[in-house]
Amino acid sequence: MRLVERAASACTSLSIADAYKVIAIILLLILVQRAAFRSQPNGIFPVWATLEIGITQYLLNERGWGRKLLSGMRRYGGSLYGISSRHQLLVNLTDVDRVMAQGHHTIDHISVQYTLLTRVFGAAETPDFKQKTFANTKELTAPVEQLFLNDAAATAALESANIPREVNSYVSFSSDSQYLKRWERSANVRFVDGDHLDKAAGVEVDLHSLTRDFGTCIAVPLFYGKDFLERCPTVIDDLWTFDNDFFPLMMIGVPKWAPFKVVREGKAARSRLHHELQALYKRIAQHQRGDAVDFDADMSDVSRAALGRSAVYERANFSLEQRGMMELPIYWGQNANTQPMLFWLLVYIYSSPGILDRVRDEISPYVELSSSGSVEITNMHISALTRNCQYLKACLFETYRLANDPTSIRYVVRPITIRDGDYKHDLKAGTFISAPHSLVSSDPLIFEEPEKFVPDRFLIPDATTGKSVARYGRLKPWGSGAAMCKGRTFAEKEILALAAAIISIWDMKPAEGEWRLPAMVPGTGVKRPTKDIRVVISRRVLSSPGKVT
Ligand code: HEM
Repeated sequence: MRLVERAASACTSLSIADAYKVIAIILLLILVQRAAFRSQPNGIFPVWATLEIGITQYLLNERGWGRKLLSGMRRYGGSLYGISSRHQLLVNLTDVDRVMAQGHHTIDHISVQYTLLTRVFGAAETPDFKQKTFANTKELTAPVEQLFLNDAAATAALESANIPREVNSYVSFSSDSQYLKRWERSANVRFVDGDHLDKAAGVEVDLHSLTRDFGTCIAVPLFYGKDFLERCPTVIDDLWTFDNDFFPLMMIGVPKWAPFKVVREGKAARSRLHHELQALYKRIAQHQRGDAVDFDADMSDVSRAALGRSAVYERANFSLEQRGMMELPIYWGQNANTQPMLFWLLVYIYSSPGILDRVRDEISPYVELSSSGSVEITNMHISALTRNCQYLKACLFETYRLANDPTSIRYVVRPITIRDGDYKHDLKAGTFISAPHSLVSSDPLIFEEPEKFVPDRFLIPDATTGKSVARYGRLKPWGSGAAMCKGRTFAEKEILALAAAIISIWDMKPAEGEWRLPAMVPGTGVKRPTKDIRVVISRRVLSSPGKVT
């Protein structure tokens, strides 16, 4: 009751609707608080803390009574929000990187990974699995870092994907569904003849589905080899069925037996993914041992990252079933944020006045085009493109700011002290801390008119050359500290390279006549559109020989 009284003072001068909202939120927070006091500190991130992050972000973003309400109910002051000693949110804490940078003996991320593995990714909880996960996570992450964090390795991987050839059939213009490209199959493709589109033939598609699956088809073989996608016809659809609705429900603790279609289908998709990843790692292990490989599958292009992970699985005696379960977060992590981010970047570039031409101009030295007939890419310089195209990068940073919702969550293993201006907070072992970084992204004191797409805000003159360079500033799309995203170098290059390739040879118009951007579903990571956008895609045409319009 004390909480209700303290919060009541924040509720004066509210509309009736707001008053009901306040009461609902207070009740939810009380439940959270009760659950917090009941649960034991066991290193498992509590379900109610996920809800607390969501509620806190929502109320702080409202910037009105919500902020007062939370301030009235919280346990500490300064940058710390949270009503229990079990979980505290670090909101716009200046020192957040320093807090997150502490070694894993002080603040740990593996407990959080383990919670997600078992709660969301469906790993069966056994003492053996827990012990192996905690003992081997670092070794299993190292091969991922070697491919996805290393600039040269990430560039080489993307060069091997032959993006110029693949992007040529981003839409294939096939009217026969059996000849559609794999990424077109979920995009609800409709052929539009030239008369309907200023004489240029086009294809009407669901842009989010098309782009998401295009990116996945490019990225997955670079990690797991071409055979994996070819052999497993359901792994892309299953990834999105698992990700879209089922993932957030599992995050907030909906039981997996709940009698909802979305839960049933999500669970079935997750099981098929476990099965396919398990079978893949069986084939990889056979290949590494020099044994006959199931189906005589071609393992020659499986990445060193997957081979490295397989070697750790073998050494640490993970069962095949456990390998399938351990691999799902990596397969998901490689795609679940990257591909929707590519979609949002394209949407902003094509829909915002003046931006498309400026990007096309900037990327043109690095994406060579055929000079006659149907425009095609003849050569692409991925390394130079991703290094030199600062405006394209600034567009991506602005897309991160608007479409990403990253949160870093850690477990306090040893007592820590957080310095926070005039405050000094002592947090005991067993506390979870989380930093919802996107609160900074929408703060008008940091980013003027935060709802607008303004890439130039990230362009800063370099102190020595004077040239504009894209800088993150206060943005933290990859999280913070030692457990920051392990795929960030690859992800950024993949998005820039694919966006540049698509922009170079394809025109895009909204099917409805004008661009209407869908609302975004918030969550943990890149936001999803509430509905897809129908666009008509047509090939860029030459206005005069050698000149691309
Ligand atoms: C635009 C794309 C991506 C975004 C926005 C993104 C964002 C993030 C964020 C916010 C975290 C949590 C960091 C923290 O706790 O502080 C994370 C963790 C992680 N990401 Fe990404 N990510 C992306 C792409 C990728 C890719 C392509 C991979 C490759 C497999 C990847 C692998 C990982 C891994 C392994 C972790 C866990 C790191 C650890 O706990 O040590 N991510 N990512």
